[in-house]
Amino acid sequence: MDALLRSIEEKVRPLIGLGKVADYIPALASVDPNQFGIAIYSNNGELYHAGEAYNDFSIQSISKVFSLTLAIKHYGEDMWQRVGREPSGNPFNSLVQLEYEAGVPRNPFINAGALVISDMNQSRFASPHYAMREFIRRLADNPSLRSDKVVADSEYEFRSRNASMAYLMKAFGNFNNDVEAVLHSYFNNCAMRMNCVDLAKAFSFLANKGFCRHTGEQILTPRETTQVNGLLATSGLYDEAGNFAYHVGLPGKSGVGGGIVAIVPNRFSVCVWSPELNKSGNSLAGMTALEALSESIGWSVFG
Ligand SMILES: NC(=O)CC[C@H](N)C(=O)O
Repeated sequence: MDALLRSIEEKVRPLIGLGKVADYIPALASVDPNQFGIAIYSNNGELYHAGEAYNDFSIQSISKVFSLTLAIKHYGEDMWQRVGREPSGNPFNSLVQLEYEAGVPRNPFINAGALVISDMNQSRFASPHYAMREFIRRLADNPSLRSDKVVADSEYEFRSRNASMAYLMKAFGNFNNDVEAVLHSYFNNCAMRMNCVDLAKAFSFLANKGFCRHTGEQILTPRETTQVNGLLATSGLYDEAGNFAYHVGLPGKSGVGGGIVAIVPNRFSVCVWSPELNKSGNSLAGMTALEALSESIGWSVFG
């Protein structure tokens, strides 16, 4: 496995230079683009990695999976009154469907959907970001994880688009808390810094029928776990979910920090990271790395 990961690293490093680091969040634009990491964490607790797998990066939209998990644990089926389960076919920060569809976002992974989920978590926790941070630290087995204040502040300063979505949903009656407070929680969650190893471990419960082996906790039921994986397979990569299904064939979640996590159900979780993005806001080298991985071992949830 180590040799395979090294060969994938060699294959994708030459792609660095062909994408573009996210710059709509100014604090992210200063990241060194010349980095690639990959880590695999198996259901037996084996860890494999290559490249800069221990370099921390901004997890961004990958945090939406942690928020969704916390919301499912508390709200169960009721939450689906407020957010859909269909792919959007639009960029992650698009506003167009929201008005046509009466303020109910298509799915929990586009920004509008994640903001509704953050609103749910805001109603439930006195300190929503700290509850989330605690949850992520446990899942990753790393008590030192924290949010990058510079990134969170930069996101808040340039919040117009996310704020527009949240206020539009409030106008439709699908937002209960103070918009600015929810935006702070949401940006702090997105600004969590983690590395490939942390993320592969933190997502391992989704490969293991909801069970997290290092905490000994059942995070989600087996049924809820397959449901989350289903949503990740259909919407985790936004308007590139179809392309990801075609090339990689696994449930996955990307973030504009350049990380992508993918799940091989009943076997392992994998995280790749390289900061330069393609047009859909997904890591360019990361996509190719996951394709090479699934191809060389012949893994896909589609048979
Ligand atoms: N796709 C992403 O990673 C986007 C997350 C980012 N924090 C935003 O709200 O725009």
